[in-house]
Amino acid sequence: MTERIVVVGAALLDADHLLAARRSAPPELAGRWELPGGKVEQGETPEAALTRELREELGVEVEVIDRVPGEWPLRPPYVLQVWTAHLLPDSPEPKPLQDHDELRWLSRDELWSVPWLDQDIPAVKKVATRLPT
Ligand SMILES: Nc1nc2c([nH]c(=O)n2[C@H]2C[C@H](O)[C@@H](COP(=O)(O)OP(=O)(O)OP(=O)(O)O)O2)c(=O)[nH]1
Repeated sequence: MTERIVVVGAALLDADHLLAARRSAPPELAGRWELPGGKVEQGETPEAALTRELREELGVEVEVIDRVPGEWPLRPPYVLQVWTAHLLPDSPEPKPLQDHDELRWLSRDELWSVPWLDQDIPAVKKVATRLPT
């Protein structure tokens, strides 16, 4: 049986921006931008994994809203699934605590101003349709 591990990425949205995160490691991914998140652990729901990863990586508290339809292949055995999320009203602002060295809130017009990881581009295109023009 082929092992398949889901990586959950957050499309963290405010009214008209998406949060992009620049990876600081590993060296082959450093400097490229991604949707913050991480691997779903055994026995964990994707929503719980995303909440945990965003707390660890960004120091935020979020409400996970819904899944962006689709699934994008990463380096085997990983696949990327994306969920939209909002900051809870009493959440701190996101900070690059772990895995990232810069964060940016991007409007739809600014979405392609950062070098996304190649494998994230189809997912970001899908998320773009949820941002106002
Ligand atoms: N979080 C995240 N990881 C991505 C994206 N695109 C992409 O190729 N990846 C890759 C990078 C990593 O090889 C893998 C997820 O690793 P991660 O380092 O974020 O996950 P994690 O926090 O659970 O990692 P770890 O503690 O087990 O090292 O998926 C993306 O948009 N978000």
